[in-house]
Parts: sequence; structure tokens; C-alpha cells
Amino acid sequence: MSGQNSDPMVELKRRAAEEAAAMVQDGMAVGLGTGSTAALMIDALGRRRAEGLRFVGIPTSERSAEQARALGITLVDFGSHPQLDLAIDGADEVERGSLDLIKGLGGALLREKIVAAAARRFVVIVDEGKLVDHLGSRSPVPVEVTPFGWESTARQLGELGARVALRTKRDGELFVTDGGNLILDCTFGPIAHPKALEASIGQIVGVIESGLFTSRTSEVIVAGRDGLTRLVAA
Ligand SMILES: O=C[C@H](O)[C@H](O)[C@H](O)COP(=O)(O)O
Repeated sequence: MSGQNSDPMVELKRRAAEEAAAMVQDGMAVGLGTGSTAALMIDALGRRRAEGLRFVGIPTSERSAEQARALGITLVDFGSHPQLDLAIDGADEVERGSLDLIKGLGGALLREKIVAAAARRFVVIVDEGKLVDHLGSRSPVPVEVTPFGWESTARQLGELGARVALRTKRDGELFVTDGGNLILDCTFGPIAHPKALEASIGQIVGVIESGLFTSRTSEVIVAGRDGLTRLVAA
């Protein structure tokens, strides 16, 4: 994920990642997202650290923690930093206008949402293919659930109108999150009221968190073939 890449879209995502990393100022506490786009941002922050920028990070996954540590980025926790200045992360879908999100195809949604909720500003970096008119158009909504009773939790998610699939890895083994939980990928199709759906999912016993992120985004930096665009919530 580091270094130069000849894929033009990766180069565009790298520019979006660098633009977001440029928002980090001396002394900040920063939430470090997860995924291929966030990894480019962590690389950019590693370069800024090597140039002398002082900041600390809270990672949203073990993967991002490992990458940040390798780059010499100082990692802290919520004990010393209960509030963050900025969090930067990728997304699987971004709804035009509202800037509501679906996240979690990489399985990091719980820590990502905790970090986003603790940040004064939450900046999202995506390529233009992630923009949709309605969330759910392409991506399922990942829902993190406790292993105990997941079948019952899945049935209740189905009653909300979803087709529910227990996430497995390529080798067929269960996908287990950094927190030791399971992911149910819930296909709803285009979602008319994401905020109401996020609330309904959150009320089901056994659900830990959903990948619907509504009313959280401060800004989205979109990498497109015509360059970068910055979107601010309407
Ligand atoms: O759990 C994973 C995260 O929500 C990612 O931020 C999301 O899946 C986007 O990842 P990528 O930048 O690799 O498309």
C-alpha cells in the first residue's frame, strides 16, 4: 500500500490522502482510519512525522496500528486523549448531500465509529466511485454483533427488511473483528432514511454497532479523474 503505484485511481486517492494529512497540525491528536485509502493517509502522515510534525494518533484497527507504529507515529489511547482534534478515514459509500456513510467492509466499523464520535472534525477520503444518491445502492450495511445468539440477531435484522449474510473470509473461516465479534452484512437496497435505520438497527439486542454513519461527517475529499473535490455536509 506504500510507495508509488501506476494505477491512476490509486494516485488520485493518494492525492486525497495527502490533502487530508495536510490538515494535521502540530500538537494534534488524530484518529487514524482503516482501509486502502486510510493506509495512504497514514503513509503521508508518516512522511510528515519524519519531516518534524509532532502529533499523536489513535488507530481504528490493529492493521492501522501496526502500520503507524512501523512509521514511528506515536500511538495513544482514550485514557490520555478522550477527545481527538481530527479523525481521517475512508468509506464504502458516501451519500451526496447529507455525506452520510456506509463503512465497515474492512470490518473496522466499531473502532472507526468510536474514533469518529470522539473527534471534533471527521474527514473522509474516497474515490469518486464511492459517491451514491442513496446509501445501500451498492454496498450492504455491515453490522457488528456478539457471537452469542447471532442467529437470533440476524433474524431481527431480517425483520427490518435486510437480506443478511454472516461474513466469512475467503478460506470459509468466520470473519472475527478486532473486538472478537462477528459481522452480519445486511443488504437493504437503496435506503430512504439512513438515520432512522441506524437507530432501528442499534435497538436490536446483540447488535454492537452498525456501519451506518449518519450526521458525523465534517468534510469529504473526493478523488476523481478531474482532480480533487471537497464536499461539506449540506
Ligand atoms: O472497515 C473498513 C473501513 O470502513 C474502510 O474505511 C472502508 O471499508 C473503505 O476502505 P477502502 O478505502 O479500502 O475502500
